[in-house]
Amino acid sequence: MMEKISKLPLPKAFLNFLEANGIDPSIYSASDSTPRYLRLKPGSEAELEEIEAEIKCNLEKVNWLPGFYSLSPDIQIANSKAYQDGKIYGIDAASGAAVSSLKISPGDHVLDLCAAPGAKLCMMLDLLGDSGSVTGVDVARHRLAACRTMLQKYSLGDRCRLFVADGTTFSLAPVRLDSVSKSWDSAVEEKDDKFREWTFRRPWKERKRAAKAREAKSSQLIAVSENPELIFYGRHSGVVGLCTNELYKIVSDLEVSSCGYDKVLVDAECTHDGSVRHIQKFEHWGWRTLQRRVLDAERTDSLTVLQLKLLENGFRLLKVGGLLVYSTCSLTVAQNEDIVEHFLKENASAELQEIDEAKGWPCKSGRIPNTFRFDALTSRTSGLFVAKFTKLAV
Ligand SMILES: C[S@@+](CC[C@H](N)C(=O)[O-])C[C@H]1O[C@@H](n2cnc3c(N)ncnc32)[C@H](O)[C@@H]1O
Repeated sequence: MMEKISKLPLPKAFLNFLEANGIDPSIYSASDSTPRYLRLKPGSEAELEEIEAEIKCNLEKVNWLPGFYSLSPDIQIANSKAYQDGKIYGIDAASGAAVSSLKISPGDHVLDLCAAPGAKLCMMLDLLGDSGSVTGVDVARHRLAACRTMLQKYSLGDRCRLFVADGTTFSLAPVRLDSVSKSWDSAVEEKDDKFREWTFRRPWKERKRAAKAREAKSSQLIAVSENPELIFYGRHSGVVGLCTNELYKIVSDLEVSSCGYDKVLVDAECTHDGSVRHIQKFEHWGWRTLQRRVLDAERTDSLTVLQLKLLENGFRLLKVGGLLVYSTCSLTVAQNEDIVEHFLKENASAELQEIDEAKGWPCKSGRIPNTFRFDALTSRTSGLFVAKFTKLAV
């Protein structure tokens, strides 16, 4: 076994972890041959040859995933004009598969409950087109701020709003313009707390409100969940023109069944053990850090609790008939199939869905039928587990 993974000498403790979780260690030998992937922004197809000439590399079409191309892992795209102009962006093909299984179409209201740094969010906005909205939530402010920068760079933020919030308790429904109260126009005109078009130079009142919220959070007076912090909204995200109490209106579980999100992605925090590139970083960070971040049983236990809570809350915010995708970049059963089983047992209105697109995916089936596992050896992608659910009316 050790010979197979000679390119990345893994410590014994990690090998034991892989064995205990039934993960084939040879996937960690595939790092050199795993390509990088990028997604071409829709509408830029005619410029493909020009982009190839600029980055001095052939882009190979990924036949099983529209809009995706693979390239050699040592090619840098960040300095290219195509990248700087937002025509291409890096996103692993397995991540693309997870997003594509949500079948996002124009008009959908989409929730991304663990959104940062935002590659999947960008793809969602690409697919959404000219109607609907995407709400991105993440508990890490600095990561979500990076996500905001990315949206602006790719000019994808028009229909997006970003909240720093705890995804296990986030409770805001999408803004469906048809459901905003009829008295809205006249009432709103008189109020001075309505959201105007986004600008980084926030009006003084808003900055004061945000600073107060941050202060309260850091002093633990208010739980993050009680006061999601809006750090960005696009012109057509539904926020402009709303008053604070309209934006932060909490809807009941009953209301959510009709006015909740059409699509939800729960790309949950995990041990990242399926990402060979991530594991490689521990060569520099030190294997002790790996012990603390990945192998520590207590950390895994608390992560599985978090994952289940994120999945449950994402599902609570899904409307009846909507679709939810749960994914992690861990390959352990505990963070994937066990979570799915536990969740299905506790939620009578949840049904695991077949993923039609998966027929063409180069991946393995998970332990439960209709769940899927990508890994570097089988799929030539980063590791990812994907399961899709719908909400039944009960
Ligand atoms: C796997 S990453 C998400 C990657 C992202 N979907 C993308 O495509 O770029 C998991 C994210 O979950 C966030 N996270 C952790 N705990 C959270 C919580 N309680 N609520 C919301 N986000 C959380 C982390 O900050 C991290 O950004």
